[in-house]
Amino acid sequence: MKIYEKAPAKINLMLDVLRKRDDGYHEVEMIMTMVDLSDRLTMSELPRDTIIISSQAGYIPLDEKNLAFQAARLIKERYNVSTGVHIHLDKHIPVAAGLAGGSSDAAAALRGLNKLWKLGISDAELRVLGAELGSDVPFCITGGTALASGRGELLKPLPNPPQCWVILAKPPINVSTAEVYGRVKADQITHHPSARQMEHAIRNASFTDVCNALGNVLEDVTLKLYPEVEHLKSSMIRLGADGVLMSGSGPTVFGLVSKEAKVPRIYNGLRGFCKDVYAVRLLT
Ligand SMILES: C[C@@](CO)(OP(=O)(O)O)[C@H](O)COP(=O)(O)OP(=O)(O)OC[C@H]1O[C@@H](n2ccc(N)nc2=O)[C@H](O)[C@@H]1O
Ligand SMILES: Nc1ncnc2c1ncn2[C@@H]1O[C@H](COP(=O)(O)OP(=O)(O)O)[C@@H](O)[C@H]1O
Repeated sequence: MKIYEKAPAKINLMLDVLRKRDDGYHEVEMIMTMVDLSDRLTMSELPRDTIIISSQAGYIPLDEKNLAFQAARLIKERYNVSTGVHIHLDKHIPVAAGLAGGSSDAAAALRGLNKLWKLGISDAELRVLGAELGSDVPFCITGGTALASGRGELLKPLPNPPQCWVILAKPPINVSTAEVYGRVKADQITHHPSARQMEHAIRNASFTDVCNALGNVLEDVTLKLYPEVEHLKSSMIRLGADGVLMSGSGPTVFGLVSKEAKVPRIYNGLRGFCKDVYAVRLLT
């Protein structure tokens, strides 16, 4: 038997850091939504008690460092599954980009293995398991649009934002989430983006208000470390995107665009100096 699961990328429409916690994580408030750029997982049962990961991408770990491997190991241990699985990852989401590619693969593996092994685990239980693998995994279990708090695992579902184009551009650098959080000085943040304002904009289905409410305090850290991210932001604004922000800890920058006619100019303008550019829709 084979199970197929899509693992979409996320963007953070707003991200605020409230304080550093005693466990080393940061208390955050983020509004996240999914975009139509996905990895595809194929899961095939193996008679032997083993986990095999393969991928067409040459640049991700295929051993126990892979988050899909960790998801399979966790579910096997917790639910005493003695058969094995081969997980093939057809990667399309750029890696270490701020788009939660690894987290979404882990979430898709948990969803898929629940079906493959007929375990009957509820979504709420899958989210609890997912939190053991990473802060963004619980959101990736259910997807949609949500306000995340705690370290990212406490989720309040929201309606989807008004449909639009999303231009994603990733400069050729890999950003470490741990390093970015490690450099945040939570008590020195002067401008906090407002989750309330973004929630309000989404509930009112106002594209303009969504663009006005975009904000990410991690930009202060990543833009200082990598000026090319600032350059990408200003290029997207100059090319006509309606709202522009860095996603997560970066370095991917996204631009929201309401009019389809504007998309080719922005896409082609960015492709002139950046190889990794995508024009996608919100996953609504
Ligand atoms: C910044 C965000 C925004 O959505 O995403 P990415 O940029 O990674 O996609 C997330 O908060 C990232 O979530 P995730 O990538 O799952 O992080 P984890 O594996 O749990 O943690 C990696 C490291 O980041 C730091 N970390 C993470 C989450 C958090 N709320 N506070 C932290 O300080 C910790 O140092 C941790 O060791
Ligand atoms: N299935 C996976 N896909 C991508 N990266 C993975 C995967 N499993 C583990 N990783 C590792 O996780 C790290 C973060 O990758 P990713 O989840 O793509 O980034 P981000 O947290 O910025 O969204 C990378 O260093 C990568 O080597």
